[in-house]
Amino acid sequence: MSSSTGVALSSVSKNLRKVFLSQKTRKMDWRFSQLKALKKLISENKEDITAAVKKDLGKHEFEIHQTEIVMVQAECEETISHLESWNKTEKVYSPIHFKPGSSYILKEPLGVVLIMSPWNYPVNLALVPLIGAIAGGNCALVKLSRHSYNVSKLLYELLTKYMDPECFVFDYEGGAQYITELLEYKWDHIFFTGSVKVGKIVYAAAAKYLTPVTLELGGKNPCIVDKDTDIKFTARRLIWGKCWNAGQTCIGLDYLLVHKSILQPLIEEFKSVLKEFFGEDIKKSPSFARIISKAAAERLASLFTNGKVVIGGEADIEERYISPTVIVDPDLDSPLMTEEIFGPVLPIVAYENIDEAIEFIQNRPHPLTLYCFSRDQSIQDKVLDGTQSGSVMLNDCLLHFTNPQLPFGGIGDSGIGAYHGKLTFDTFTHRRALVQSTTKKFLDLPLRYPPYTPMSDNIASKIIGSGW
Ligand SMILES: NC(=O)C1=CN([C@@H]2O[C@H](COP(=O)(O)OP(=O)(O)OC[C@H]3O[C@@H](n4cnc5c(N)ncnc54)[C@H](OP(=O)(O)O)[C@@H]3O)[C@@H](O)[C@H]2O)C=CC1
Ligand SMILES: CCCCCC(=O)O
Repeated sequence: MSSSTGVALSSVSKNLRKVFLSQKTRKMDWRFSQLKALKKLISENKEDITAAVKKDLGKHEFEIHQTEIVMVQAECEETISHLESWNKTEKVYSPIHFKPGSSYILKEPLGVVLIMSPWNYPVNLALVPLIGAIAGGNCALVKLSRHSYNVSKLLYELLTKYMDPECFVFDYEGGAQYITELLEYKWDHIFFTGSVKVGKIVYAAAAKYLTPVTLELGGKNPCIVDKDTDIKFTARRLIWGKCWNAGQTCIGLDYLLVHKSILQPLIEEFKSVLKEFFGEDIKKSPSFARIISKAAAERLASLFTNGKVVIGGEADIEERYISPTVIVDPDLDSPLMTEEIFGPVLPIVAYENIDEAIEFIQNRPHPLTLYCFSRDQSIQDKVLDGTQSGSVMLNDCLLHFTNPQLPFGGIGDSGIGAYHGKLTFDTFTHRRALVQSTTKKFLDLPLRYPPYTPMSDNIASKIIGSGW
């Protein structure tokens, strides 16, 4: 099986390793040249990138610019401005038995890495990990999702044109079979963004070579809506969060746990917010995206029967349109409540007291993100203390993704590792301990060598144990 480069994978892997061993990618000049090339790629092709995302996902330019252009440029600029300091060798304290030797932490490339990206934010989720791979001084093979075909084909053409062809290989056509073959090779890190199901396949394959992985996975993100909340304020944020990219967001809110006393008022408020955001006919609104494929649209439409539809429930499979749909009394054993929804369908489970809601969450896999809308500090504390998630947001949705100071990643089933900002550089860097020992003979203490005596053991214990 050959990649889009038309070269058999076995030689692709060998060529990349050969280039890495030439030490070309270790050089800071090379890293900066590639980061600047990536920055140029985006700034010179904004319109084409926007048009391609629009073709694949039908979303508004506003959404495209924020997540696929602005955020990637920001990550690139942040890396360029901080790379020298991030990559700087750190001198650390050396205990007395090292003196006058010294101890350091070197920042070193991992080698040849594999990046696999999904279709829902096809530019951001491919290029941000690539920024980290470059910053760390690595060669990389980047497998772009074939489902976001227009974006992936364009990115393949642009990356092939702008980036160093010796150090990178890009593919946009391969599917499951191609990835299966990719996973047969040894990589020095695998950065996978995708479903839990495929994440487990990647993890199992990585174990063969003990390859470190970053698994940016998905899952069912709960959102608690407590009775102590401003219903209008909360409804706007929930509908915004659920409808962004038509719900095709791994940190998107998957289902609501709503205090029963506010269930009806909240549903009524949802109706007026949907009209405010998208007008009378949502399907005609340029602000509401389309589903990535007809198959995905059919899967989402099949969820309508998993409970009582109180808002929406419309589908136009040919147009890949699924209306924002709210479902109450969902069947807890149905796909709606057991599989990641990844679309604009919002089931609501009503609860009477917060402990019920917390237990509901505790009985399910750890989510990538957890949301809680409440103005009651004691409720917030109970939720934070009683649950585990990759990240948690109180009284808002999604925006934690836009802060490069925050680790972005899962826990348990929702993923392994985290990135953004310096963490993206750290993900693709090995922190290598270096000790430079003295060769001065008079400091070569005899007590460290056999034959050992109780006295040498006693003195050594005092020195090592002192941490001086
Ligand atoms: N944590 C995060 O940052 C994010 C997580 N996600 C998650 O990604 C998923 C949606 O993205 P999607 O691309 O559909 O994810 P998938 O995991 O379904 O697919 C990812 C890649 O794996 C390939 N694949 C599918 N089956 C196999 C297999 N058996 N062996 C090897 N490779 C396989 C797919 O190929 P093919 O193209 O042939 O299907 C695709 O290229 C959601 O679960 C979402 O939560 C999405 C965005 C961000
Ligand atoms: C808001 C942008 C989020 C991108 C990653 C995800 O799919 O959750």
